[in-house]
Amino acid sequence: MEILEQIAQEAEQNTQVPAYPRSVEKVIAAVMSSPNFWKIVDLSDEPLPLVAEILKLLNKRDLVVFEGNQILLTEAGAELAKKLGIEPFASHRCPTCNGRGVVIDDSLRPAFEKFLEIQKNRPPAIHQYDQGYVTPENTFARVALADDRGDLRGKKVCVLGDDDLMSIALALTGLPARVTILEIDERLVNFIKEVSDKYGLNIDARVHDLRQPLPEDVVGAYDTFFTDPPETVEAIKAFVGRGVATLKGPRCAGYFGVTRRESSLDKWARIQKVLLDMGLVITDLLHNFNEYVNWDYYQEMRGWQLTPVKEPPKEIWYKSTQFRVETIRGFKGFNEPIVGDIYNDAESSTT
Ligand SMILES: NCCCCN(CCCN)CCCN
Repeated sequence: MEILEQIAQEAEQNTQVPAYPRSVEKVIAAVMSSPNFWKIVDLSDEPLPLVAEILKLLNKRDLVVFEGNQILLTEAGAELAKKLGIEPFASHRCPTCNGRGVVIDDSLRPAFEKFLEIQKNRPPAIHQYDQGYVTPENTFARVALADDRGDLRGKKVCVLGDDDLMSIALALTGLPARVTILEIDERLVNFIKEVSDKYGLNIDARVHDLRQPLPEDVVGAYDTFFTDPPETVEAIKAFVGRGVATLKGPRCAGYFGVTRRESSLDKWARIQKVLLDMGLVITDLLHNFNEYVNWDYYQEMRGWQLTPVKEPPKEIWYKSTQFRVETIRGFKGFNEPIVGDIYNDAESSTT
């Protein structure tokens, strides 16, 4: 059997993560592009547990070697790549918008500058809630995207989970008529309330565990929602399903991130089916739109145990695709209690 297929099968057996010859091919191309484990995960766009396992299997076959913290192809590895026509990655990403399709232009800049100041005192991301916030510029790019699609001006907006401080960014622009945030972490709710009082932002901030049904007055009352769920199908139901339950009716919008770092394409297929079954249409999918600041609990996360070399992440490696969805006739949200673990599955690695 062809070696890529062989390695893919063995990797899938050892990790329970769906693996394909292309998964192995992309890891080899990533090693040809960078010796850094986190960059290799970023470029591979495969779940971290699978990338770590493929690297170990390539090492066992003497195709890759671990020299200190570097991951390098061996002579045999380079020969195999040549034989199979595998080449390093090439990028043509737009340097102006960083592939997001929107920019923080003059109309948003004053609010953005204020946000940059305010977020300096934000509570640090904690492991308990799988937190990991995106860069301040990224938070504002999400605002720009939603305004570009006509989803903010004069609208009622609900944010479900807000370590990204979307509620503050949205309120600083003055564009939405109302901003409500539901967040389990009291540190964040208190911080957002303090900022809201200090800057007169009138943010409706509430402590709420999204595994519980929404507060009555939030159901069916909003035009647009934002959320950034943990990467299990259950969490998508809990966060996105609840977000849909906040919407007033058809043709309302929702925004959330789905990553490749903790989700295989097989899981993406399940997630997208859940979305369609809720009566949503996926109107936008912006690859690597979201870039997450490295969190300091990385040594506690499962992924750290799996890495073949122990070097702390420096550059941003964890990214996600920004989804925009819109409701059509017959849509239905999810507002039942959620029991069980919404943070972990075979592919998750930063929980
Ligand atoms: N555990 C660290 C990374 C978590 C990222 N997740 C939550 C992000 C909250 N801002 C999920 C990202 C994609 N859904």
